[in-house]
Amino acid sequence: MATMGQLWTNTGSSLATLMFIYTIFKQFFPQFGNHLEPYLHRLFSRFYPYIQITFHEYSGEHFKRSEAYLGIQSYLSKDSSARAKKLKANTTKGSKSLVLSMDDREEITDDFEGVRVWWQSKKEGTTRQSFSFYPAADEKRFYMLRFHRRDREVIIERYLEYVMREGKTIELKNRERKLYSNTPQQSHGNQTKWSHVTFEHPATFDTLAMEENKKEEIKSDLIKFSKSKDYYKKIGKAWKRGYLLFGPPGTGKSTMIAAMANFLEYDVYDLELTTVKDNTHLRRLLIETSAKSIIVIEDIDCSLNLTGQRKKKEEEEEDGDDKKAIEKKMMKNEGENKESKVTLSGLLNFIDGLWSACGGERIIVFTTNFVDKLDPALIRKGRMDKHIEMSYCCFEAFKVLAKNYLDVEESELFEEIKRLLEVEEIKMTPADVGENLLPKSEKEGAETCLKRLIEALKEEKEEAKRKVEEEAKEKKEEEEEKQRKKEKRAEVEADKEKKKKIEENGEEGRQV
Ligand SMILES: Nc1ncnc2c1ncn2[C@@H]1O[C@H](COP(=O)(O)OP(=O)(O)OP(=O)(O)O)[C@@H](O)[C@H]1O
Ligand SMILES: [Mg+2]
Repeated sequence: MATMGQLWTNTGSSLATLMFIYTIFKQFFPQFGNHLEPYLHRLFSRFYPYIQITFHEYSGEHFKRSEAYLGIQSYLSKDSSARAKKLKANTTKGSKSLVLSMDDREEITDDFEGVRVWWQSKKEGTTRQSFSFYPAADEKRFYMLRFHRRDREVIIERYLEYVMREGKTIELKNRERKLYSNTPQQSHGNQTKWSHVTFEHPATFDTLAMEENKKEEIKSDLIKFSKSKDYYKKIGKAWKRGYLLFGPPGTGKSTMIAAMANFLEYDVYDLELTTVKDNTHLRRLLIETSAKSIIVIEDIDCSLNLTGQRKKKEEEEEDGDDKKAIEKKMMKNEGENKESKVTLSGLLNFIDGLWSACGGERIIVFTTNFVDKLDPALIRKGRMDKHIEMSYCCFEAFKVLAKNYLDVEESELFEEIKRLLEVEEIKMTPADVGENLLPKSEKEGAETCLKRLIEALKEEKEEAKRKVEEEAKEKKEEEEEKQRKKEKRAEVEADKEKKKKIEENGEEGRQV
């Protein structure tokens, strides 16, 4: 027995035939045609209770494929591979894998809130008989959605929005992610524009050497953020979050950014502030970034002189090492820096001015080696919501590296390494630990690498000891020098006093 759906389909096709005959009839007897038309339409809609919507591949805008068509294609790819009998595989621009969709004239059903709909992939077009390997240029593809007219409200108000949203999510998951950087362009008066390459950094939270609970905390913070669109709307905040990563060089700040991008499947915009001309231009770059992205400003302490007056005041108090390192990095940037007129307030506006809300779902990350040198306004909570310290390698972090680099989870040499890191408190960056663990030839086994690390840690200890001694010696010499100067000043003062007294005495003698 025919199902209800089939019955309606048959009725529909009979009516379609009737319409076809009527069209021919109208051509020969136009005077009757105009009178009959309203009646035929009424008859057609009474016996055929289905509504159809078509979604064309090209909607006429500059030969651009329609967003709706692509969204539906992605949405249907989820189920059609399981349900349709004939499939076709496509590579879409910017997509990292094949997109499977149902072939022309295939039909699948979909259920939503207890309502059934029919999707059909169709092709309209060429009657050319010529043989060609390529699809004819005048071929038009479209999807046709059919549903009962009693379900109109559900479909128009909720189902279509659902399809678009799901389609977009699948598209985003399937897309090739990008790493953007702002480079000056000769053709635009040396203004910087985003240019991109495919983002292929392999770092993940699994490969990141860090304490497990710290990693979990960051991961759940990121998940919470990415799912909080409605929450941010409710509390009236732009949907973005700031992270400040700070710590010595080689502790994994840049690696952490790559892991975050891979975890959330976001694009990365690496913003080089020194090549941005002014605040207006900075704002333009911000507007051009897309949602689901991480905007990164590395080494914020030396990107621009954002530390402002605070720096001058504290200049004398800065301890030698930090000062020298900053100066070195500043000097490196000096050449490019001359051009930039980006100010601290411009940057603050970039982070949370009115424009920063456009697009939404963005993470802004600053990295720095010297967190104390930054203006507190720049990193206050609300701007840089989460501060993450990346520090020297602890034993837990070492174990992650040993597993990644050497596939070793247990070894008797671990005890010694644990003692050196935890009891002796030897400071070595994960970058240095990794370098020692990396096999340098085919012959080197895990044990050799672990022993090399132990040696390096011991050397580091000696080095640190020497450094402390040297510093103590320097300090002592400085103190002695200060003392000598003080004594000399006192001597000079005493001499002056003595001379003054003699002169006064001589004066008195003459008067007497
Ligand atoms: N926590 C870590 N986990 C795994 N690998 C790390 C870690 N830290 C450093 N590394 C390794 O060391 C290299 C340098 O690290 P990275 O560039 O992330 O350091 P950084 O903190 O950004 O340094 P800088 O302050 O100089 O920019 C990386 O290529 C990575 O292989
Ligand atoms: Mg870095």
